[in-house]
Amino acid sequence: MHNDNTILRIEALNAYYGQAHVVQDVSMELGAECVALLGRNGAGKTTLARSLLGLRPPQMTGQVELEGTSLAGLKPYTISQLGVGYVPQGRRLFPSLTVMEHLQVVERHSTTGSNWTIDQIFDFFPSLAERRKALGQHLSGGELSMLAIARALMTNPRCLILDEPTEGLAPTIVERVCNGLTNLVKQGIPVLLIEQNLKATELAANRVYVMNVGRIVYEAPTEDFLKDPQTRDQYLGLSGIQA
Ligand SMILES: Nc1ncnc2c1ncn2[C@@H]1O[C@H](COP(=O)(O)OP(=O)(O)OP(=O)(O)O)[C@@H](O)[C@H]1O
Repeated sequence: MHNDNTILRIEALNAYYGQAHVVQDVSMELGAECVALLGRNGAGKTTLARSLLGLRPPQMTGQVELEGTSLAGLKPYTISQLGVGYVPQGRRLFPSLTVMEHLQVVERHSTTGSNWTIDQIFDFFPSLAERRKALGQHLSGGELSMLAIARALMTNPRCLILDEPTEGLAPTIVERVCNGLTNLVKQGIPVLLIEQNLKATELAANRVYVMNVGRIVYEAPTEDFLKDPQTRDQYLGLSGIQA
């Protein structure tokens, strides 16, 4: 499928840990939208994300392009500079830095310059503004998630890949994070959302891919996926995904 609005294109991607063929012939496209990548634990979602980002990639074949520029073989730093933003699973923030300090560190290290000022970040996430002096260790799960997204935005991404940003969050907070993602898409930053949370998928994603044992086995608009309990049961299972 060729789509002129494609920002991130993945073609025939394979990734291996030694003999284990963990990502198998995956092709995906991300346009001006939020796309969810769903799948059971161990399906290969994180490995796929890490492969896109050049993060200690296992052996890899295939093509990844950001707006027509090939990312294959480039170092994570270069891929990030070219505009692929990443929010890893677990959020990876510093317990002893304040919200403000987290943002200032990224601002100082930015070589590309950011379209986002810290004030704009605070406008975008008002709840972070209220907590600007709070230490990482005192933030709630939702605040940590928003701060992790905010840090990624400060690197000026052309698109954003998030690995389970709603993990462990209460439903009202999931809603708030998803509203943030929807607003990002409106501002022209497409989102690839790796998820286990069905509610987040319903709230944020325009389209859904399902990964099973390394392969993409299903692709559909979110509204069709939500009407398809058979796919949900077959590939995600009742225990494999949060309703
Ligand atoms: N460093 C590694 N070395 C060897 N095998 C690994 C390594 N990391 C992951 N794997 C294996 O690769 C497979 C895919 O793991 P991956 O973490 O990509 O799945 P996932 O879909 O992201 O699952 P989760 O939601 O639990 O993070 C699993 O079978 C896992 O055991």
